[in-house]
Amino acid sequence: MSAFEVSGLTASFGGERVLGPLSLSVDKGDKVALVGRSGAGKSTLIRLLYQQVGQQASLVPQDLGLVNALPVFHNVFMGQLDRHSTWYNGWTLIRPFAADQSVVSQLLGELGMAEKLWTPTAALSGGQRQRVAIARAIYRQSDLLLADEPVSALDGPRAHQVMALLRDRFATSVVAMHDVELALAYCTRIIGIQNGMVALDEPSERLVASDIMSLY
Ligand SMILES: Nc1ncnc2c1ncn2[C@@H]1O[C@H](COP(=O)(O)OP(=O)(O)OP(=O)(O)O)[C@@H](O)[C@H]1O
Repeated sequence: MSAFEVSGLTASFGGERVLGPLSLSVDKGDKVALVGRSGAGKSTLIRLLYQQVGQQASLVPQDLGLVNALPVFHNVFMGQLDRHSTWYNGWTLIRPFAADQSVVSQLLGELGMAEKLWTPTAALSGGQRQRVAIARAIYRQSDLLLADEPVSALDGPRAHQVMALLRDRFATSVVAMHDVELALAYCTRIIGIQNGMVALDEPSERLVASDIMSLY
């Protein structure tokens, strides 16, 4: 069953085509890794896909999109802002409800940073900030994850742990990533992007790292 289908996607900057025309059909249960060299068009594709599927998805953008002045709790809570009334969100800004604190705290615990619940996001390291954006995406509880380099700032063991968590928490995902070994280990389908076009689209089980390295 299809999770989403797009066709004729294109993107240009300054009159220069950087993506497409590109068509993509993603089935429910697909865990897609977008791979390819820097500048190939992966981030542009993730952005366009998010525009197409919209609120249905959880997004981890490359720039993370965090509000630095707010504590970690509030940044994670933003994953569900559109599920609550304005008064509930306003009240949460000042005095968060215990039930929400408990859920966010548990999620942060799974990401190894429960003690940072009330730390201003500006005071976190790059890898911690990345995990806050991941927590926000998981907290959203959607079926589809769109993520752009979500583990690029994490050390090896933590990157494996987070990739396993994302695999288990989202039915379907499209994740841009540079680490080919992680892509093969945690994704079921590898899509290689070259010059804004699909140059490879294969199940992970049919590929080894050297097949993908030809894209670089
Ligand atoms: N805002 C922008 N203005 C002009 N050109 C852009 C802009 N954003 C992206 N591009 C260009 O579009 C192309 C694709 O960029 P994109 O960020 O999608 O690549 P990428 O595969 O995600 O790279 P990376 O792995 O380095 O993040 C590049 O040539 C880039 O220079």
